[in-house]
Amino acid sequence: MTTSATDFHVFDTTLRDGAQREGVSYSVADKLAVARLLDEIGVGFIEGGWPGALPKDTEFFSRARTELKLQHAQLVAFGSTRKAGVRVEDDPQVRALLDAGTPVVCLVAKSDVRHVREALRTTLEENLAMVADTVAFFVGHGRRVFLDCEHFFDGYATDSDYGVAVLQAAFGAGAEVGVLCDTNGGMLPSGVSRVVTDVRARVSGRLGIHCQDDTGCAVANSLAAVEAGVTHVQGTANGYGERAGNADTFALIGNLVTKMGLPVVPAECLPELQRVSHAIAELANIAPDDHQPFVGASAFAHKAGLHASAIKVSPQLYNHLDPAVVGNDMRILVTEMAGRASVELKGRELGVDLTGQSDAIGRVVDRVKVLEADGWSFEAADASFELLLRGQLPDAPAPLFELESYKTSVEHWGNGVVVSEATVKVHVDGERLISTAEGNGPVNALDNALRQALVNRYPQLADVALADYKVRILGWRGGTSATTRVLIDTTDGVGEWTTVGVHANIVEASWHALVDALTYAVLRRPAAG
Ligand SMILES: CC(=O)SCCNC(=O)CCNC(=O)[C@H](O)C(C)(C)COP(=O)(O)OP(=O)(O)OC[C@H]1O[C@@H](n2cnc3c(N)ncnc32)[C@H](O)[C@@H]1OP(=O)(O)O
Ligand SMILES: CC(=O)C(=O)O
Repeated sequence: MTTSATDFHVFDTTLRDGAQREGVSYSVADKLAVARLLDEIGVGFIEGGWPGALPKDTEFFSRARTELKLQHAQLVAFGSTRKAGVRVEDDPQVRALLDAGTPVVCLVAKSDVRHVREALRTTLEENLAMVADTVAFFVGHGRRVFLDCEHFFDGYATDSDYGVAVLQAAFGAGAEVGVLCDTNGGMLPSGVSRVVTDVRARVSGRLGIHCQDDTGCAVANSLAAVEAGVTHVQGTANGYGERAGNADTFALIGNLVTKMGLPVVPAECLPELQRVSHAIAELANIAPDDHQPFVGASAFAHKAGLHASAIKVSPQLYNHLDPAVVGNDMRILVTEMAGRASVELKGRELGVDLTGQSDAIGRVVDRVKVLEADGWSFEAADASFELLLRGQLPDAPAPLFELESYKTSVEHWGNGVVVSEATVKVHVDGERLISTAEGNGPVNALDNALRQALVNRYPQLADVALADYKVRILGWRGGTSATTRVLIDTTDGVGEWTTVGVHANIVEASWHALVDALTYAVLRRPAAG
């Protein structure tokens, strides 16, 4: 099959079906931003919503006329076929859809006899007339028309002739695509393949696929449909959608281009997939799924030592794809599952020269295994790992200071005010430094006191601030005895890094993470300025 981006449709419905996901509510400005992002990955069509049904969507299409300059995609407005027993030109929903002024409309129609009879409560003939009238109306107004055949697969099992009749009515009236929808998302790839093949033999006209993800097979079902001959595929960013969601547009594009050899988006758009996926997650206010295929932060992260040892020879041995193709990166995780190769590759990733350091590498592997058994975790704390690694090398960085003592307190005043104070006593180059500071909590007070003590000697610490603080209680061993793991994110305004500390005492765990955070800050910028 020779196909180009122009004769295969990638149709994204993040802004319509994706917005049907529980918990998602875009503002109009968000919708415009999502549309711009989707355009950057080169999809052919962006379904923006249902004008006339949702005031926000009506406003979106109105503002889109002046505010949206799409490079690749055509904007699509969604709506249903006319109401039963109503003239198409008198149906206010149809009028609102026309008024949206988009070049393409996507109509949803019933294609399952049970839905026609029980949900629409009309006759099979009237539903066919609703399809034909509504398609013809929009074609007559110069629109390209796609028809979503709701519940097509379930309906096909009951009465396949009726599904075919709906498609024929649509194509006969000028529809460009008949989209077979697995609305309840209950299909498996073999069933999709069988139905698409059957329909292709009975109907001439471009077929599309729209899969919900209720069996976890939406992407696989969509790809099976493509293999069986559909040339229009619908998906949503990150698989957002009604109930369990839809086929993930990023996985669809990744698979269609890199596995099936179909150049469905312009080549220069492919490396934008990861950035766009994460940017849309931000706009949807949903944490990105680290384990999402192709675009997740962990999609090319390798933890097992055996994997790393093969990757050292060739990254292809344990990657299904060069991550850069979709804008992602390979990462090596050093944990209790690491071997020597993991440490070597991580060193390379961090820019630490480990040539001839076989013994040091062995010591690092052993140390990580022992520490992780005690509750430490380095996979999310690259900065602490780098300090541990460099600490084993001949040119190990000297500690910033020698600790004499620290103490911290929390005071709850009668008026309800809570104040923390910390005092640190440290020695730097033979000088004894004592510093006291307040903070909004004991860790903040310790951070303030320690930086105050060190800043004259290490002026670069003036730019450093704690950005995030996470605590996890590990393995309660009864009573109040538990291990506490603290992760601290720190920034100097240029970069951000994460450090870890573990102890039964939360303040001591925080102190370890804090000292690593400041030590790493100085390592990053050895000289001030
Ligand atoms: C499979 C899908 O996900 S399709 C997309 C579904 N998306 C949405 O429903 C989100 C937006 N929906 C809405 O805002 C509202 O449901 C509206 C504005 C569309 C309709 O609201 P209401 O007029 O209050 O009707 P209600 O939602 O209760 O019922 C839907 C009506 O559309 C009819 N209908 C359903 N599908 C179709 C169709 N394909 N063609 C024509 N009429 C249809 C139903 O029979 C029902 O008609 P009735 O009011 O005469 O009983
Ligand atoms: C149209 C649509 O969203 C569906 O049938 O699932």
